[in-house]
Amino acid sequence: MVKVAPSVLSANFAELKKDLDSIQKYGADWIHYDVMDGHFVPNISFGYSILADVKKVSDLYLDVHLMISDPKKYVDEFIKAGADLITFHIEAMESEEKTRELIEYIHQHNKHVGISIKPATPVSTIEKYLNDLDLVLVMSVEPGFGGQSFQDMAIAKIKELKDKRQDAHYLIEVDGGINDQTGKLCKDAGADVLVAGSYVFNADNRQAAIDSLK
Ligand SMILES: O=C(CO)[C@@H](O)[C@H](O)COP(=O)(O)O
Repeated sequence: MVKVAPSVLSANFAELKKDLDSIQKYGADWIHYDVMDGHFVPNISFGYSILADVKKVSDLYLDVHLMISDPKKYVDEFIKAGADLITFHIEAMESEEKTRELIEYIHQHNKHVGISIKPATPVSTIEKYLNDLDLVLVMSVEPGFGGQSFQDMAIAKIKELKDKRQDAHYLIEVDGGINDQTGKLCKDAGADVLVAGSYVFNADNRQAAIDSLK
């Protein structure tokens, strides 16, 4: 069954524990934690100290999405804060050597590692790393903000990643504009993890929203 990872970007930070408890109670599988630096993306969110607080109050798997220009610089802090999975953007990396070093570094610390691609970045850009990844994150909106509309081109990328998986073990995650309808398209195409921010946190009935994604 598909995993549902609500993005806490859409949570109410004044009531964060309450929001985290509610999504866990209603069957969310992971917490998707969007880190934005105001440089790689035109928005600022939250960093590793809040992640450490989240870790103290939730048992859910912590799926950290780094939308930052220099992921290597801060990766130790996110490892220490309790991330289970660290996903960085291929567009933030300056060379294949540095990308391979970062993948290896995260694995050496017994954390899962993912690479994310923006809407305009083709799957071919990350093909050489696929066998070493635990997850590929397909962005179905331009990273930076919640509440945007799903871009259909993500479907072809999900299918391509599914076709290429063969002996590799990576999960396919999709993020941006996910609701019951777009989520179904992604599941049918082969997505393993659906990230949903506004659809879950702004729902009058969060249980129904999570159920509808599954
Ligand atoms: O990474 C991002 C945005 O950059 C996402 O995780 C959004 O937070 C998803 O929000 P919705 O599109 O589901 O509202």
